[in-house]
Amino acid sequence: MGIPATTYNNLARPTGVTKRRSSPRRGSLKIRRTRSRDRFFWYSASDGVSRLVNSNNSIPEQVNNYSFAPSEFHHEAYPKTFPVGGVWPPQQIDDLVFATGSENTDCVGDTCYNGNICEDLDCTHTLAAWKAATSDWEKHFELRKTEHRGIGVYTRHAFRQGAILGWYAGELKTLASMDGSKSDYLMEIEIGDISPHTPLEPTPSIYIDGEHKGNWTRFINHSCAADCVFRIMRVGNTRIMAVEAIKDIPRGKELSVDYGEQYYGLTTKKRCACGVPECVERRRIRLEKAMERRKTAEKAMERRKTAEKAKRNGNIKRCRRVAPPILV
Ligand SMILES: C[S@@+](CC[C@H](N)C(=O)[O-])C[C@H]1O[C@@H](n2cnc3c(N)ncnc32)[C@H](O)[C@@H]1O
Repeated sequence: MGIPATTYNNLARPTGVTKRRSSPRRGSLKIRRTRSRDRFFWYSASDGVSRLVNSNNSIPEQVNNYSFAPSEFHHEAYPKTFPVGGVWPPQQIDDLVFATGSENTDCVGDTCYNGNICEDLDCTHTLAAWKAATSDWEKHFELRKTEHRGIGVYTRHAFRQGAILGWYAGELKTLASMDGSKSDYLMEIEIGDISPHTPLEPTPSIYIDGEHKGNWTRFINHSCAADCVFRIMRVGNTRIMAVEAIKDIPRGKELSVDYGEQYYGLTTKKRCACGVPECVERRRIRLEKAMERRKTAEKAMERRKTAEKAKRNGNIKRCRRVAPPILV
């Protein structure tokens, strides 16, 4: 469950667009703000304009922050990769996502939408400044309804490869605190020392749940030819999951990341609708066709063998059944 570091692997079933509780009032232009922010979909109002709303006919709130409930961590053991003497259970955000062991992790700096990355471990960049810098996201990106993939994010201008476009915001949760519930908007991020661990010693991680309190990045869809990645970075001392452009991205293009083979793969039940030439679904179709051809060839071979055998057996039988020759 959740999105492991750098990919969207293991995301749960969609809840956002498909499972809405009730329909919005049709023909009304009054889109009220309510406290509920879940379950997003598009609403065509009487003026013909589609607006992003949720089941309460309200505009989903964009929360560009980490939300934190200390009580959710009380039952959790002290993470093995935290340095001795850390604050546990965490009382504030930085007790949990303090960039411990991030000697090699780049800082996004105070600015956004460019490729200026800070490598100074003792820098004074702050999450507050970063949040302020990313709050104008609507100048840079637009949420639009896609044909088969729910809501997507489109660029309002071009970006260069290497630009940091934003960060995955949401509620910080542990696996235990989620109590088995799944959401499509879960992102897993490692905490503590993220240097390589043995498979027997998995790196502790927490989940950023963007479903109810998230920002625009929760709407980035998957593509098998993605132009962005989720990358663990830091803002000063705070660890974040940044969105980085891995290609030059033109204006008007939909942003995408690769959710990973465990989400859209040859063995998964979910079907990708990204439609690019290298899409896993095309590979699946090619493989299925090849398997079909192989099966057909095997069946034909089997039929030939059976026919040959029958012919041989039939010949013998016929010989047996033949009446004795009539001698004249
Ligand atoms: C994190 S959400 C992305 C935002 C989502 N489109 C929405 O409207 O809320 C992930 C969900 O989006 C949809 N999705 C994303 N990429 C897709 C793709 N390539 N093909 C089909 N569905 C996709 C799936 O329903 C997936 O479970």
